[in-house]
Amino acid sequence: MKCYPVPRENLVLSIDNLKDDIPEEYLSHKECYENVIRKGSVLYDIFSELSKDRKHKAHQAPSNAYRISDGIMQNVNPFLLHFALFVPAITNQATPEQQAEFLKHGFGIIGTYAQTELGHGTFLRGLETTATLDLETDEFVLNSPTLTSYKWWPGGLGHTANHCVVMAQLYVKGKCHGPHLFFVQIRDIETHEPLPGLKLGEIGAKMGFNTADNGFLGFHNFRIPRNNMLMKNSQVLKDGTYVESKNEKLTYGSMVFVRVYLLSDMAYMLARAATISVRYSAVRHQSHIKPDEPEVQILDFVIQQHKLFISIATSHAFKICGLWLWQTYSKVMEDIGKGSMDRLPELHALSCCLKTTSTRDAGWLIEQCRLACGGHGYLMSSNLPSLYTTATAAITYEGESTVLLLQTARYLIKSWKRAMEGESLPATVSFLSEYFNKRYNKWENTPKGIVDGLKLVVAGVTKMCAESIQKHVSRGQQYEEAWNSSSVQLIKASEAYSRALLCEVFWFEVDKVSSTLSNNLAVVLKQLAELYITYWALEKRGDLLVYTTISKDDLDKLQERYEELLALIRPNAVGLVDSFDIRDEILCSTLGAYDGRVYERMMEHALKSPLNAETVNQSFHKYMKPVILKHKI
Ligand SMILES: CCCCCCCCCCCCCCCCCCCCC/C=C/C(=O)SCCNC(=O)CCNC(=O)[C@H](O)C(C)(C)COP(=O)(O)OP(=O)(O)OC[C@H]1O[C@@H](n2cnc3c(N)ncnc32)[C@H](O)[C@@H]1OP(=O)(O)O
Ligand SMILES: Cc1cc2nc3c(=O)[nH]c(=O)nc-3n(C[C@H](O)[C@H](O)[C@H](O)COP(=O)(O)OP(=O)(O)OC[C@H]3O[C@@H](n4cnc5c(N)ncnc54)[C@H](O)[C@@H]3O)c2cc1C
Repeated sequence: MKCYPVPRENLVLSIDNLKDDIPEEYLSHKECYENVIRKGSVLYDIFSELSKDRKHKAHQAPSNAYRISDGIMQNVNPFLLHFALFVPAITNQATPEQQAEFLKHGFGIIGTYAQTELGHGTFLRGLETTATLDLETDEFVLNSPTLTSYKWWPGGLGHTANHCVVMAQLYVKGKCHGPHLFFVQIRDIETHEPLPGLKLGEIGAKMGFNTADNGFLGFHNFRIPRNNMLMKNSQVLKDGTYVESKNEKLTYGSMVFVRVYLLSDMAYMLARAATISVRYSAVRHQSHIKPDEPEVQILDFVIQQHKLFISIATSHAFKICGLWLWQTYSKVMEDIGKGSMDRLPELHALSCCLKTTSTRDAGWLIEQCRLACGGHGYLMSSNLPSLYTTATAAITYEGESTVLLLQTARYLIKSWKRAMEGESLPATVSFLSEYFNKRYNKWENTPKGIVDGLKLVVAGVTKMCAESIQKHVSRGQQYEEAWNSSSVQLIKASEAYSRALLCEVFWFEVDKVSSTLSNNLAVVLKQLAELYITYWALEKRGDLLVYTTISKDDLDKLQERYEELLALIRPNAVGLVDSFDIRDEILCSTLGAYDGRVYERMMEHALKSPLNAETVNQSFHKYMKPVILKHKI
């Protein structure tokens, strides 16, 4: 993966015309877009200049550089798809010669990834856009045969991108070879007008992501050179010979990249929400704990700690697991480069369930942070509403959560069958063999004991799914029908697997490095990891009671330990969110600024409302006054 140099925050944040005079929430839909293009173009220019000076580092671990742009934009960057999917798709799926050709203009072109259609997003084999080889002209002819085949949703497609990578059904000599990727120019570089044979536009206002410029694209006999099919994995030769890929699913590789990346991305989204809500909870005084004492910081309410500290811990869990998953991704990509695809199914399964859990958790935890700030959390100026709508979009994009969990369940069932046949399993699912062979321990009230217990839940639910499928088949259902009949439990197995993975990786990665950290830091990180694991043991106590030897007494002790951890973390809570080191200009929050001047910032922001430009709005005289006077008694 090409990574773009991290522009020093000071450099970016010092640029005057990147600041907004009027808060974005007071701009129109069109003004919002024009404003982010203005700012994004400055950022794009910086990235272009920076990238000329430094070598791209391939396979660099995820960083949140591009989230600087979120702070500047205070919303989604319409150029993001260029970096998130367009360039990675070309570098992952095109030959070296094609990469040199398609990317020769560097930042001179702006791309997106056009896969989803009006009629299909999940079922890629059902996509309707066609790319038909014309042998005589050595071209592909792209068509959108139906309204439902129009590309619909790609970010930046409406008015920003001038190129895209298009997923279309490949037709050669009358035969369909399934979805393949094609490099397509869609707008004139000079005039930015849509090229002839294309219908382009944006899809309209959304609950968030409103500056992402999600668009639609229809093809009418649109011609591209044969060489514009990305041909690293499969090829179409000049004579029309189709050379198939060693693994047809390699075409889906770009989605795996973003799914892997999203874990780190959600860590950052949560870090911002936790910073805002914890700092605000330290500033806000409300009500009493002891009747004869002054009003307390709301952060002193244990239930407020219960609402917020899990977000601090989860941000670290996702950051640490995100790096672990990135290392797995990099290793699998390296193996594929050497011709071995053995671990691709495991990577696909891991990325599906971890992407789903991280995006879902980020959504409800950010909402929990908002709610914990009372009415002021509902202000756009708190930035919590925008963080919520941006994070929750990720539950759907890059693979809808239900669908991806079923993909992981497919892998768990296959692994269970292999365990039953005595085959050795990858480390990430080897516990299934131990469970099958009844090699597991009694419950222990320790972090490792909890992790082992959560794994027993996965094994128990997976076994139950396998038996459910078998039961439906024995009653005459086809396997696919039996799969569908068991899907509620299959989802449960994947969710349990994802949670066990997060707890295991978080705890053991922290435990592994703790000896290299200062004692204080090691203690605090371990407290966060133990809080995370204990929180989820208590949340999943029902499953633990069914599938492990945990007792009511063990659970009572866990609850007690959990509350101890809240009290231990309380003195460090503000320091912990300060250590996320997110600058005010990127946090964009009246509630979460470092100086704690919440009320002054709220009033300053309120006065920027256009409505406050005058004491009496014209609508009084135009509309209200006539009615008041008419009905005046
Ligand atoms: C100006 C400055 C700007 C700043 C600069 C920034 C620089 C920084 C750069 C880094 C940026 C990183 C960005 C991260 C943030 C992200 C922001 C993104 C914004 C939004 C973008 C959204 C994009 C999209 O949504 S793209 C569309 C996504 N769509 C999907 O995911 C579709 C989901 N559907 C599927 O994946 C499949 O159809 C599936 C899996 C549901 C079903 O597949 P199927 O063909 O029906 O097959 P099935 O029978 O189920 O499975 C067969 C077989 O194949 C295996 N399989 C399936 N998929 C994969 C896969 N992807 N990889 C590997 N294997 C796969 C499956 O396991 C089965 O195997 P077997 O069991 O062995 O048969
Ligand atoms: C903010 C945002 C940005 C996006 N950006 C892009 C982009 O840049 N490029 C791009 O190509 N796409 C993009 N997308 C589209 C996104 O990838 C799709 O929305 C997503 O893949 C889901 O497809 P769909 O919306 O067609 O839902 P469908 O596939 O129609 O699914 C709808 C619902 O049906 C159910 N369902 C579907 N299939 C199954 C199944 N097999 N088993 C059980 N239940 C099922 C699920 O409940 C699912 O939620 C974006 C979407 C959003 C919201």
